[in-house]
Amino acid sequence: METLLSSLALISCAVALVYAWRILNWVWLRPRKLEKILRQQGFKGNSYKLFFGDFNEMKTMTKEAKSKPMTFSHEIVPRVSPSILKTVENYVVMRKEEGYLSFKKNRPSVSWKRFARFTSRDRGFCRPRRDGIVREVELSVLGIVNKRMKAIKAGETAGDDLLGLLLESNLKEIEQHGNKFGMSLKEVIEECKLFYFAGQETTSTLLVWTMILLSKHKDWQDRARDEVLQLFGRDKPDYQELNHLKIVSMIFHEVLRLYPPGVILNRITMKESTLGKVTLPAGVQLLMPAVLLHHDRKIWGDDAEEFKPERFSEGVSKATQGQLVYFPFGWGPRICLGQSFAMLEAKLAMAMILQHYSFELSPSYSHAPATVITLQPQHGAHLILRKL
Ligand code: HEM
Repeated sequence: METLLSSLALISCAVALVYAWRILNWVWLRPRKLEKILRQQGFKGNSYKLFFGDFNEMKTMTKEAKSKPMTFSHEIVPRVSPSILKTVENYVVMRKEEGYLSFKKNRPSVSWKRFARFTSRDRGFCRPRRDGIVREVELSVLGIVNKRMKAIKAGETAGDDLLGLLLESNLKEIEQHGNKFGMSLKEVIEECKLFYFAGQETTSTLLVWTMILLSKHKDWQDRARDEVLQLFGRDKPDYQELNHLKIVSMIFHEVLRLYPPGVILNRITMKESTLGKVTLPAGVQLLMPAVLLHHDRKIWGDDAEEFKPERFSEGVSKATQGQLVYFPFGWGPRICLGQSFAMLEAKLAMAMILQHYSFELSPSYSHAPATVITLQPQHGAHLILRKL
């Protein structure tokens, strides 16, 4: 009996030690190891702090930035990404001086091709999970998918919307090639979530900022309306013709530059990876702050903070001089799947609004761009629409 008890005690101690080691490794040893590897390569920044890192400081800065609206200007970075801006100002300059990140003609030394590969999840990167709301959303989508599957199995049509097409093609794939092929229920749910969030929020955000900016820049609103009326008159815009809306396209590009719906793209290295001269161990979170590059005077010139759609008059690559400095739709293999659709949808909506309404900012509008997943006007977009 005594031997049994001491064996049990020994096993319990061993298990407790293993867990203690794991926790120690998770909260302290591993982060410190990552920090050491990054510092050895010239990275600077705050030292690792237990549990929260810089989170509390970031939270305070964001809260402070969001506490009051700003005067109307497009210099939104200090309000939208105060902590990232501070980090870049404090540390990137230093690294540049040390020649670590060499800039040639304002062009980051990392090439397009490398950036594209780097933004690919296929090469071992994935987006950080936001667990909080996942469960609730999944259950809600599961309900919709199950209902539709039931209908399909009962012989009803799948429906001609995206979910119907997805389920129908998936069932065909499984019928033809067996269960190993096709998507699992979990994958179907993930696709639905992705399309909803990726497609809905982003395009509506683009439209909202476009209306705010065209309210402020009435000359561009008039030019856009002239173009729309010339092309379609008062008729319903023709889908094929939407691509001829040049002024509207330029306006959208400029709105997406100044107010990109996704201000920062995230990745986590799942395995050791190289980017330029930098070797990143697994477990490093990378932020690609589109909003900072989009507002950078070194890239766009002294008028970077001005609304000037004419900079896109000869297309995006001319405006960026071939540099990878403008990515409202991401870049590389994971570039937005709905990019063309989004532009078409936004053009259709904008054309119809311009045909029938003129709009201006209400005196109650306060300019307060802030991120709530996407970049939103924090206190709403108070607009006055007048029927034409
Ligand atoms: C103005 C509108 C839009 C903007 C600014 C936008 C922006 C983006 C960005 C920045 C990414 C890449 C995210 C990353 O790399 O982490 C992305 C991915 C994606 N977007 Fe969009 N998006 C828009 C509209 C849409 C629409 C309308 C759809 C669908 C109908 C859509 C579907 C997707 C999908 C499926 C992905 C993931 C692609 C992949 O991971 O392979 N997006 N979008």
